[in-house]
Amino acid sequence: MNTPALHTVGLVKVYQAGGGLPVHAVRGIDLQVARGEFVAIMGPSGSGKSTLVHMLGGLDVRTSGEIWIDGRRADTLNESAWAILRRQKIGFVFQFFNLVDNMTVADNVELPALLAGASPKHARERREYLLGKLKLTDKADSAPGRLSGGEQQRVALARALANQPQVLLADEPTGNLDSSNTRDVLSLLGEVHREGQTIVMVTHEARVAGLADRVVTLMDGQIIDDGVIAPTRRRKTGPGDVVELRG
Ligand SMILES: Nc1ncnc2c1ncn2[C@@H]1O[C@H](COP(=O)(O)OP(=O)(O)OP(=O)(O)O)[C@@H](O)[C@H]1O
Repeated sequence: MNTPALHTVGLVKVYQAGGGLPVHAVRGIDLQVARGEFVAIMGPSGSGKSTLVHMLGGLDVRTSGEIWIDGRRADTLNESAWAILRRQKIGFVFQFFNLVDNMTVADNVELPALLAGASPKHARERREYLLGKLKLTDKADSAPGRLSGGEQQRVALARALANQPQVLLADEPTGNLDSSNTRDVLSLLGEVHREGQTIVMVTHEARVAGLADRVVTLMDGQIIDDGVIAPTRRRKTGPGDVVELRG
């Protein structure tokens, strides 16, 4: 039997903010993501998309339900065990990049691979490949704080992919990017996906979701639609390999 890259059973998140009414952000989500699958998470603002992916990465603690990563129960782990699991199996791209500013771009990208046990040679080659794909080679020796927001976002993507994680979790990875940067990011996501990378990506844009194998739509913290995109509904638009829904 093929173990899914990740799955959840009855996942629930209730925020209880300062004496106010509880917010039921995620209400019982059963989600299974196969190895190598690219799943886009869509839905209106406030539907629970970010809360869901934060829980999948252990950045937010679930209220109830189960999270399994690569066949291993994760929701019961303590913080340090989550940190190890993340280092070994999960890559993140979120809107707040959390790059380390007293390290160069190159070191920011190499570090996760080194921490995950890659040889220095492999970590360097992977970094060169990723920075090259994202047109950041000439920024390798810069401090992240000297880069534009879009450049920092691309460095964050390179860092998330550095250790070839079991699962890449991305929350609006193209949210702040102009069209040219978006094309580079989508092109790289398409490429690593073709090489077998599992991706779970929150996005508002149908054009971005069009890259995925499957679109899961949330509404009020629940899955209201879960559909595989037929290959005929995908279209190549050019050398960037950006794929769009036809409408
Ligand atoms: N830390 C928090 N404390 C209290 N409520 C929260 C917290 N984080 C999120 N929420 C609430 O949980 C619900 C789901 O929020 P979430 O950010 O997951 O939605 P989203 O679908 O990602 O929205 P968007 O597309 O606007 O980013 C919203 O009602 C939100 O206000």
